[in-house]
Amino acid sequence: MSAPAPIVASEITGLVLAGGRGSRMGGVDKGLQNFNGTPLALHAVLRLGPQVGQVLVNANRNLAAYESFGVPVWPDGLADYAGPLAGFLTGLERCETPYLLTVPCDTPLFPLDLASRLAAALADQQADIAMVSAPEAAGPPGAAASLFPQPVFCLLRATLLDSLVRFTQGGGRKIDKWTAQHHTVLVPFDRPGDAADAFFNANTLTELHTLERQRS
Ligand SMILES: Nc1nc2c(ncn2[C@@H]2O[C@H](COP(=O)(O)OP(=O)(O)OP(=O)(O)O)[C@@H](O)[C@H]2O)c(=O)[nH]1
Ligand SMILES: [Mg+2]
Repeated sequence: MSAPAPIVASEITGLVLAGGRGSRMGGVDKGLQNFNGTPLALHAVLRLGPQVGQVLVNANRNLAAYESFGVPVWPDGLADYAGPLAGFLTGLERCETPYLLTVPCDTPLFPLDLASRLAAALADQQADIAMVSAPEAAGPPGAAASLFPQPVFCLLRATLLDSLVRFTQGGGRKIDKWTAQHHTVLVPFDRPGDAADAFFNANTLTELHTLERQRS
């Protein structure tokens, strides 16, 4: 059998998920909160840009503020903050390339080789979905950190749109329940040289300021 064709950056649309309620931040629009002086969602746009062919933002409030980043902005079609899977659906509906890469707006240190490593795994395994698996919090020094799936970091084949329409129309809201219906490969991000805090996310303003102090 011939080797699977590699996936190139221009075939991937990057989607920044910024459509949540931000309730643990007191209901603020999380993607517009500053991290070292730049809005979190803009960090994500700038980090994704070089890795993909084009970037979209998914947001449900303050759309003009997101539009000022210079990329297309799409709100959820599903009502009432149905969760990140509603953002996946919006992204797949708007995606004009064969692959969609989702990232949340609240994880400003995600790897610069995120797309290439997920794409290599997806192509190698001929999978439908490649999902990040990474340490969630710093453990004791020297200890091997456990890896956990990071379901909002997913590379998806755009042909999954029909499946996600059916799943969400049936009331499905959990990312892992949907991805379990498809050939999903978990991609570990714990190589030597991988930053241990690359997937730290900020759910509260305290977490955001702590992350900021670590990396200012
Ligand atoms: N499109 C869309 N994205 C969402 C929705 N809910 C959460 N997200 C996004 O999914 C990612 C992970 O969600 P959370 O960390 O729970 O963020 P959040 O829901 O804004 O915050 P909380 O209200 O505190 O849970 C973030 O990037 C959110 O913007 C939603 O209803 N629609
Ligand atoms: Mg939430």
